[in-house]
Amino acid sequence: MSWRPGGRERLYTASDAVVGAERMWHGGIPVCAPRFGVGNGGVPFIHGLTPKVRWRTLEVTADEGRAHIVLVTDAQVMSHLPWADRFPADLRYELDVVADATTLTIGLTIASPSRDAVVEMALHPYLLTDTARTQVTGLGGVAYHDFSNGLDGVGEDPLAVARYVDRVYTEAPSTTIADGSSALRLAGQGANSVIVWNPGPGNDQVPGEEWADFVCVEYGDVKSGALTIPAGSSHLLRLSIIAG
Ligand SMILES: O=P(O)(O)OC[C@H]1O[C@@H](O)[C@H](O)[C@@H](O)[C@@H]1O
Repeated sequence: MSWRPGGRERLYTASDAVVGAERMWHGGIPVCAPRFGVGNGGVPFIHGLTPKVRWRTLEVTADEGRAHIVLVTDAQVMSHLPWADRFPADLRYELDVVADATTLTIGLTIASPSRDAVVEMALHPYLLTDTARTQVTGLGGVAYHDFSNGLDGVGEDPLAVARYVDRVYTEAPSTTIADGSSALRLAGQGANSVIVWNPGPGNDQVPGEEWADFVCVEYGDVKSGALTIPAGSSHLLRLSIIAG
């Protein structure tokens, strides 16, 4: 997966990634639903069921400087996966992606036609940045739990990310990720959590020193921010990333 505003790639893909439908790899923008696993003992897939299935492409349009893609999937497509039976069998998922010269906007809608559905959802961009020089701003004063060390805290501003960090913040303000040579501005809609993740040195998730090349700042509704989608309705989670 690639997004190159101004000719510069902004999404990390691990050098050992085998990219393909139904495979798990590190990079791009995983779409996590209807469960977000970190800290949930027993959840088989940390990012839920949606990354494990093939989505159907409904629309692809590209005119000068702008691309629009709509993808869909549903609970039936994932019914063979462990944990699928814990969610309504008629959940529907739609992903609406718009990219232009400066902005990438991703909307994830979950619709629950017939039952109240308790879900978690998150959009999980792997953003290229020089972590040694990166400052994430905007999360000051926001309560978090850090799964890297089990501690609760209140966000500092700016936040340094050149280390193992796995925080779930309990609010979702706009954030900026800047490393001196590039800046990305992130804003969520329909989000009440931000997750900040970097595996840090010595991890077994990405090769070698690649942890120093990216940070994930994810927007969603996870943990205490899980949602109940009432029967017959839907929830839209939207993430906008603006390159500066
Ligand atoms: O290894 P995965 O499944 O891509 O997950 C990467 C990371 O994704 C983050 O969203 C989680 O908070 C981390 O706990 C997790 O390690």
